[in-house]
Amino acid sequence: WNLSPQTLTKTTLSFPKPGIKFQTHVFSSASKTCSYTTLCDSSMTRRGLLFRQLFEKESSTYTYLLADVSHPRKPAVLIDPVDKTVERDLHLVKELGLKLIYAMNTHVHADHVTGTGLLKTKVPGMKSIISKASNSKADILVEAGDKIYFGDLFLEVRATPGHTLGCVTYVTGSDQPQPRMAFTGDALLIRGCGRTDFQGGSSRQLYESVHSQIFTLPEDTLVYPAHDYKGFTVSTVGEEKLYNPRLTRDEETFEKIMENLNLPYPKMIDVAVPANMVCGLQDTAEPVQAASSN
Ligand SMILES: N[C@@H](CCC(=O)N[C@@H](CSS)C(=O)NCC(=O)O)C(=O)O
Repeated sequence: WNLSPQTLTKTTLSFPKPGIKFQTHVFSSASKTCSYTTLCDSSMTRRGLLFRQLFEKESSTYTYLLADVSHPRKPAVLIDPVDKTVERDLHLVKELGLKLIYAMNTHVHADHVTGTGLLKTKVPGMKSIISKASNSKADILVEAGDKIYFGDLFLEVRATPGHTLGCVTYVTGSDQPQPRMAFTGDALLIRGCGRTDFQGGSSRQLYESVHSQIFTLPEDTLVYPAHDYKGFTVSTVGEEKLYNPRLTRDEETFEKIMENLNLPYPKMIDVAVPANMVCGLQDTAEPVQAASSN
């Protein structure tokens, strides 16, 4: 079999019922055709977990929508919403019949304004979430080990500082739909990682965070970052442990790589950071310490 890329075609099918999409990959050579079918990774429902990956193109930011659709109220959370795409996200939430209960940030973003504050003005009762270590305002301030429940599903909080002081990774539970999913913010990007040259960043700390908190997850854990600049959508822990050009190196080499990135500052940093310290634009009640720790 000579399976050249030119002979690869993809067909997206809705089967066996609407809302659950499979992608059929068809390979053909001169004399033979074969195919295999996979779940599309940007939109899936697995045993009650509805998942959507959404993109904001100006800042190349991913927002993630998760909901427990087995629960009668279909409670949902948005991870890293962007102010510019709040209307799109809310329209989707409404179309899918979900109840948005939390809008959460992985960290204080420097390149765009979070949609969290705007969402609060539009969704009565919805709570904002950020880490306590970010020193920012939100309704709920989370710490490592906290569990954020939506219906019967939850996201566990892992502290992954290094890109910023208060970065966290949200991970689906070990007893929840498999494989697990890690929403890594800017700590771990696909074949990259967040820069460490402002907002309390530290390459030493980032190296330790990724190795101890993300690379220790099962190899098939799906990695969903807050950004991608190259067109990637998802990776796995196993893949990043093998192929990440920065984090597969020893710590000293990693620090040198990070020192020499020479990236220009994000264009919106002076606007975005102060706004995001108060979750976009919001007037919150006194924050509570954690979501639900059980
Ligand atoms: N050009 C963009 C900012 C690009 C950038 O600096 N991205 C950050 C994450 S957002 S603070 C980053 O950590 N990048 C790492 C990398 O290796 O690219 C803009 O002006 O907004």
